[in-house]
Amino acid sequence: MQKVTCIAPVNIAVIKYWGKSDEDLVLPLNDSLSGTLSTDFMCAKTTISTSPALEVNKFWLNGIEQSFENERLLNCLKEVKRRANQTLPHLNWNISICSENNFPTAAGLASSAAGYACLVSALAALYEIEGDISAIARRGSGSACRSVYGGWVQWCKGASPTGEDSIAKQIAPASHWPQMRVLILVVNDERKKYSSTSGMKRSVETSELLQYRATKIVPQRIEAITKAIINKDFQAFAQITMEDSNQFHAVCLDTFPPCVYMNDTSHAIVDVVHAYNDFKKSNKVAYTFDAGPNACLYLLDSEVEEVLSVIDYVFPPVVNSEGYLKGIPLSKKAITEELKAVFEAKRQNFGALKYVIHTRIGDGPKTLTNPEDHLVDEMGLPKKMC
Ligand SMILES: Nc1ncnc2c1ncn2[C@@H]1O[C@H](COP(=O)(O)OP(=O)(O)OP(=O)(O)O)[C@@H](O)[C@H]1O
Ligand SMILES: C[C@@](O)(CCOP(=O)(O)OP(=O)(O)O)CC(=O)O
Repeated sequence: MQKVTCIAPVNIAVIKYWGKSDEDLVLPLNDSLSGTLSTDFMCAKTTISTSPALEVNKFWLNGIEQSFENERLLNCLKEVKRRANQTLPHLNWNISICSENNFPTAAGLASSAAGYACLVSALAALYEIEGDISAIARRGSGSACRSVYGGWVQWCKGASPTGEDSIAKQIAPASHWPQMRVLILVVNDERKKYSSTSGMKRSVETSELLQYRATKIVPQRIEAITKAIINKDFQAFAQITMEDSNQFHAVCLDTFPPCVYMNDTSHAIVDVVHAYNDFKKSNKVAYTFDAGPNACLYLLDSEVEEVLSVIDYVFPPVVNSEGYLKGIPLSKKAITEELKAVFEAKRQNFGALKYVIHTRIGDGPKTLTNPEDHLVDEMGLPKKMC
């Protein structure tokens, strides 16, 4: 039996992908750009095993068996095999895929991005394919193509009808802006009501604003935010990030019937970030929201303790809640009297935030070589099953 295990990161877009020009090939209407988050705290992990003795293909996600008849998964498998050396002895053996996310799945926290980047990385290692694999990961989930690289990554929409040039490229490595930090404010970690896939399909069908955004707004924004990242200009980076998140959710509301992803707590977070930046007289923190109520805050390490003191004050955690602050350890700082006065009227009920993940920009997928890391046993069955 041959086994390969990989881990892959989540990415959070600062210029959002929303809308396809081709559903099957997963071709986007516009370029997008994201930061890849460290795998130290959030990642997908996938083991693929193969043996001539496996009678059927199998797929487990988070310990639960899934149907293998999943078009996106089959497209990824077909593409990897097409690029493999056709004389590989194990090319036609059945496979067992076992994957786990160490963060909530399908809750708007980019699990499909990490999941498909991980699947394709493991398949590429198993079938020894070389070169760019982002176009293959894209067939699993569009945003997954950006998780194939670390640091700051642009997904270029491409021009070819075959999708061969719709690929991701790294614009700067994680080491380029080491001060950058990310706070994920988890408002709700349950499965979301409607997927990004169906939401964006409806936007393409009904939103005129989406067409305007894709053709008239995004190209300049990609250029401007790339410049801001290269120059480590947080002021401009934050401005564009917030504007793009707001425009993406405006498109969601312009969709008919509308896709409502943000909730009252999300809007309260937006309000707190603007009040903080106003108080500081410059952009010190930027929010961005994907297809769910959870916020992702980009900020520099010098601001983290103070911003967290404000977050804790406005959204008080349930007392003694264990594991509330996950990720990079922090010594909590009490809010200053001056900030208390600014935020007193904005205070929310206890428990509006479930937990916070403190993380940073990180590298792309990795292959793990320690046999202990494999998620399956000698029979190709998950070591952990639900
Ligand atoms: N580790 C994984 N391996 C393979 N597939 C996965 C994995 N994790 C998630 N997926 C697939 O992605 C689906 C969830 O995608 P969905 O877009 O609904 O949520 P999300 O990625 O968490 O949110 P968003 O893309 O809006 O940030 C799962 O139902 C599953 O099909
Ligand atoms: C809001 C987003 O997170 C949308 C992600 O959409 P998906 O990549 O999950 O959609 P599919 O290609 O249909 O699988 C924005 C982004 O990540 O750019």
